[in-house]
Amino acid sequence: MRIALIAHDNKKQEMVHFSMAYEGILEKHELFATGTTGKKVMAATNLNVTRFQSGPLGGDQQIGSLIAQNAMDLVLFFRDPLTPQPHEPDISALIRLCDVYQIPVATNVAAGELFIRALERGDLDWRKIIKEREDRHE
Ligand SMILES: O=C(CO)COP(=O)(O)O
Repeated sequence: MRIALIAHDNKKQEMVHFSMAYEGILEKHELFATGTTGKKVMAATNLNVTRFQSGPLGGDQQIGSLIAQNAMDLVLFFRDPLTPQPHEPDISALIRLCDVYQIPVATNVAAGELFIRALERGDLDWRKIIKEREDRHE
């Protein structure tokens, strides 16, 4: 599965701890991240992460573009709801695209933990089935 990791500055520590705690699960998947989040996750773990631009410089939009191409299966986006972000439109657009394409998106660490355990259990395997079906009909 292709997983996007994104965290606002006040949530980066949570993302780092999350990625350390679930490294054993995350390492089995293909990981993507916005610039600074990816850098911090890679510094704290042995995970390999494909990094995009930092969020305010377009990283959210780059991940949104992958969602629109059906190239992202899960988004873990630990948002800071208490700090205004200069790129708020990009953030809304990314979450909107998750809803358009029915991509599971966790906006806080508690939901992230549920999703990662569900992923490990195979609860998101329906994404593979849909992808295979779409590939056959292309
Ligand atoms: O701003 C972000 C998401 O909206 C995150 O970007 P960084 O990971 O580059 O800090």
